[in-house]
Amino acid sequence: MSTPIYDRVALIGLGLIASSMFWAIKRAGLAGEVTGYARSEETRHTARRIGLCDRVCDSAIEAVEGADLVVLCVPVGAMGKVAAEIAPALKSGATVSDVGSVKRHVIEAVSPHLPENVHFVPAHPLAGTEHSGPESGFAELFDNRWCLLVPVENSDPAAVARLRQFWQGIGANVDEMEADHHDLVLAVTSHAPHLIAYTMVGVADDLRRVTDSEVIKYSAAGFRDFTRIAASDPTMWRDVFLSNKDATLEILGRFTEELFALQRAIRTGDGQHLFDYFTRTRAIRRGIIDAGQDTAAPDFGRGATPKT
Ligand SMILES: NC(=O)c1ccc[n+]([C@@H]2O[C@H](COP(=O)([O-])OP(=O)(O)OC[C@H]3O[C@@H](n4cnc5c(N)ncnc54)[C@H](O)[C@@H]3O)[C@@H](O)[C@H]2O)c1
Ligand SMILES: O=C(O)C(=O)C[C@]1(C(=O)O)C=C[C@@H](O)C=C1
Repeated sequence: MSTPIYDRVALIGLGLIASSMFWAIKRAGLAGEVTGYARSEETRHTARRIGLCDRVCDSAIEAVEGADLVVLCVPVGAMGKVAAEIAPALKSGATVSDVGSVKRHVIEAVSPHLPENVHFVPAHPLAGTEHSGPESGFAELFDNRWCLLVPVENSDPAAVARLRQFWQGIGANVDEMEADHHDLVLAVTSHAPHLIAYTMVGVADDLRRVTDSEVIKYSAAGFRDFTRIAASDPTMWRDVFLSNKDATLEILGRFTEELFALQRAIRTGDGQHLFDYFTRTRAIRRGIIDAGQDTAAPDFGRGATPKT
């Protein structure tokens, strides 16, 4: 058990990320008290039933009163509205943070509402699952995963250092990144891949009408991985794409060009192009495993060749 880093932490929005944070905070004793607020009565009821948060409040204002750290854990498109709602009740000197998957949009939506006597330190834990809601969280979600802090202009270094310590206590490795750079990197590593998975599963669903359930019956591992990603929360991902428009469209443009080149190689029988391309991409997968970043999939063993 660590000594508490904040006396009181408020979690606004009680879904996968907030509930995982709560269990990790409790595991490490990082806060004296954790309050929570969810918009729907049903979610608040569930939270109370499963012991999620020390105190579940019926308003966001009540939850943030007296909190030293307030973390906005709602979909990216709702961050501005929630910030406006809690602003009048924030304690002087408190840190306000968030866990949104997009950073520039959140900074622009939240900053104008915050009073000058609070510190805003946006953050993004790079860990999740396809599940959502208050019952989907678990303490280990962030273990050995990255959490990116995205300090804004004038972010207080002491507030940033304290939040870093907090996320490390939760189990994450912490780095700092500039907002636009974050949004471009995540467009490559997370946002575009999700859109591609949604599309692939959509295509298979169209096909299923033709082949009558064979796509499900004989779905191979590759397609199953796509279906896991494509089962992710529709509200969350709608907001991600609408708020990281430019970076996502830039990456999808490049993706389309590469796809056309591969399509052409298949049509013209250019096996060398395909072989070289797949050799390059295999090296990237090995790099991720060697860096210890693949915690979800089975490790084939360093240096071992996966079955071909
Ligand atoms: N799921 C992931 O893989 C993942 C990973 C990292 C970061 N994030 C980010 O974390 C945030 C939360 O995602 P999650 O997966 O926990 O979602 P979730 O759907 O599990 O939970 C979201 C919560 O926010 C509440 N909410 C929705 N709209 C609201 C509104 N207008 N006002 C108040 N509350 C509202 C919901 O009722 C729910 O309690 C998002 O910004 C998302 O981009 C998600
Ligand atoms: O593993 C998953 O289910 C995820 O999609 C998690 C994932 C990701 O793309 O890696 C999704 C969105 C986030 O903002 C961070 C993490």
